[in-house]
Amino acid sequence: MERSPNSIIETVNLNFGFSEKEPLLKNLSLKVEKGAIYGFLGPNGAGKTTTIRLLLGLLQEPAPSITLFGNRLTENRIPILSRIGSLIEQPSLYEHLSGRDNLEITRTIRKTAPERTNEVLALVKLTDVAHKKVKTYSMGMKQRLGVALALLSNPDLLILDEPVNGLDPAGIIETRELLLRLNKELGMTIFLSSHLLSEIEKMVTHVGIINKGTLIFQGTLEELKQINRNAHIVQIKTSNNLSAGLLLEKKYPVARKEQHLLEVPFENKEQVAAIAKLLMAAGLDIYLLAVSGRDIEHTFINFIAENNR
Ligand SMILES: Nc1ncnc2c1ncn2[C@@H]1O[C@H](COP(=O)(O)OP(=O)(O)OP(=O)(O)O)[C@@H](O)[C@H]1O
Repeated sequence: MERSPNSIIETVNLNFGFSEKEPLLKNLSLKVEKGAIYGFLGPNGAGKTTTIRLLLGLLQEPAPSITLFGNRLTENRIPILSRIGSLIEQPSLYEHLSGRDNLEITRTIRKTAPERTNEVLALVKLTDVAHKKVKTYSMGMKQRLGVALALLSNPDLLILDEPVNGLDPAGIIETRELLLRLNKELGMTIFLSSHLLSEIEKMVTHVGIINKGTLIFQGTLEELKQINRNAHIVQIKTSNNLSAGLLLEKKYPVARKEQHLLEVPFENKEQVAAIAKLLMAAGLDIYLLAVSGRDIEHTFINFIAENNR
């Protein structure tokens, strides 16, 4: 398969199982382009953490299927991993030490330049509270410190496992703003997992949905939203559904045309009003005009449900 020069993460038919009998990841082909904020979504147990552990070389891929920065992980482990910052679930922090001391410990172990501590503190906006003990930090501040630890090595790619899971709403917003800033200002590519689309919808550019180890959707957030738009339907009953159907299909993609019920997808409330006006102008009595819509979280849940069928 030809590899895109811009792809930062690429897996081609990645398979993995903890036992030979039970495959967990099945032909997983992920593609994350440079500059993307890629949301890796799926219900609990879908295989997100396992995928992330494979990407980070913490689990061994059975056959070489992972390419990072255009190079195979199996053959270029050290140079590749030195370009990645990661955070798996909650950061492990020394609560009785200050934010700065936490960073200093990791910085010393990783042998990065001394000025890096101040730089990452500024990046995550913790400079003013760097001297305070971590146990006094809010959830959002702890998570930002966790991201700061991942940033010490000045990575090109951030891989974060459930970075907003368990955070309060303020913590979610703080983390979101930080990740958006790192992406926009430093051009960092970000791959993050979540089991809730609503928590990451406002920050991701791309989405991959995994269910039972299989990728069931991959595309831009806009593409996912388009599927969602098509999920809005207005149900119609009139005094003459036959003529109503003929009239509507001149302007709309009528999804269902039956004697007793018509269904028309719509994108906004103005279209619903226009449909009602059109029918009334044709002298038809409207007995039912019912709108059924799904929010984007439901589209995601629906994907999973359809895949489970
Ligand atoms: N070391 C292991 N040995 C055996 N099975 C494991 C191991 N780690 C995870 N699993 C199993 O693999 C499946 C997928 O787990 P994984 O953690 O990748 O899912 P996930 O999508 O990240 O979900 P969650 O959000 O619940 O962590 C689960 O059924 C889990 O119990």
